[in-house]
Amino acid sequence: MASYAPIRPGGSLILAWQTKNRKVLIVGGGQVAAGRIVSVKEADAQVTLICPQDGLCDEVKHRVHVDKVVHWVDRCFQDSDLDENYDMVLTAIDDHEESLRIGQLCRARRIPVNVADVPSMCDFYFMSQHRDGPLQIAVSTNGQGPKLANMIRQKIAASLPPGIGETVRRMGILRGKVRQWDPEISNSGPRMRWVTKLCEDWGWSGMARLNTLDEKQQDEMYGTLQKAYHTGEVPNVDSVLPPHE
Ligand SMILES: C[C@@]1(CC(=O)O)c2cc3[nH]c(cc4nc(cc5[nH]c(cc(n2)[C@H]1CCC(=O)O)[C@@](C)(CC(=O)O)[C@@H]5CCC(=O)O)C(CC(=O)O)=C4CCC(=O)O)c(CCC(=O)O)c3CC(=O)O
Ligand SMILES: NC(=O)C1=CN([C@@H]2O[C@H](COP(=O)(O)OP(=O)(O)OC[C@H]3O[C@@H](n4cnc5c(N)ncnc54)[C@H](O)[C@@H]3O)[C@@H](O)[C@H]2O)C=CC1
Repeated sequence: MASYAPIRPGGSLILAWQTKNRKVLIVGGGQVAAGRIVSVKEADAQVTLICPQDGLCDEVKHRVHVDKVVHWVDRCFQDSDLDENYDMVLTAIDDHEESLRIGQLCRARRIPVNVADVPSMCDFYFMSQHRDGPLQIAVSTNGQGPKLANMIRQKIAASLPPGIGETVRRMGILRGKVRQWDPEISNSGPRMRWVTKLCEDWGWSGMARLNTLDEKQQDEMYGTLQKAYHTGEVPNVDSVLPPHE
């Protein structure tokens, strides 16, 4: 009998939620709300922020008046606010009873909600995140130690080679080329095997050398790789990429 990894219940389902142009409501205007604005705007959501003027911290004022990335409503939360068909609600207020109440209203309407001060009311938690271009690395302690999550994330980020985000971006372009060279939907198997082999043969340091290519060198490389792709081979990294300086 084959043996398979055991299932370990009690974790979170970690996903990369695509929120582009989704409607997100943030209630509150303090430092936690400021962090939420950055998180959801980096994921291209449409944000409405409800908070009375005197509650806005400096960073939130900047996001509202200088960056102009949120639609701000100058008052406290009202139940009818939830009639606007939000895809997600985030509360970050200093009124615990009201937090709980808003959380319950969202639950009743099946709107995914994060209540910053009530973990048991959260449908999802925020994670400590490192971002470098298309690369995102996030750490969760499942509510056990948010500050520790922050420290673990910083340690992981410090261990990454410089330019790794750019390498990820360049690999994305290369994968797009492979799909152009072999567009057949049913050829996913050969495409995946070849890209996997390239990643394994070249390794981190080989792929990192993609960062150094200008447009002309890149086109030359694609030409060589395209020919090789059709034979199923992956050329040695030294034959297609200039050496590391
Ligand atoms: C459950 C969760 C729900 C959620 O908010 O999604 C939650 C809940 C609570 N956090 C509290 C406190 C602090 N939170 C931070 C910081 C962060 N908190 C984040 C996430 C989460 N916080 C979710 C769990 C994530 C996980 O466990 O992995 C991070 C990772 C992401 C983010 O918020 O963006 C971000 C770091 C981001 C970064 O640095 O990158 C700090 C440190 C600081 O501010 O510097 C402190 C003080 C020190 C400490 O307590 O550790 C309290 C008040 C407790 C009290 O009253 O005593 C509650 C409520 C409670 O626990 O009851
Ligand atoms: N999840 C997390 O990572 C963390 C959560 N917290 C918790 O998150 C909450 C917010 O923290 P901070 O931003 O530091 O608080 P804060 O006190 O700086 O800001 C609270 C904001 O809520 C607004 N507010 C209060 N009642 C409102 C209502 N009914 N409608 C709209 N706005 C309302 C206030 O005007 C103010 O802008 C606190 O309960 C805190 O305990 C605190 C630190 C980290």
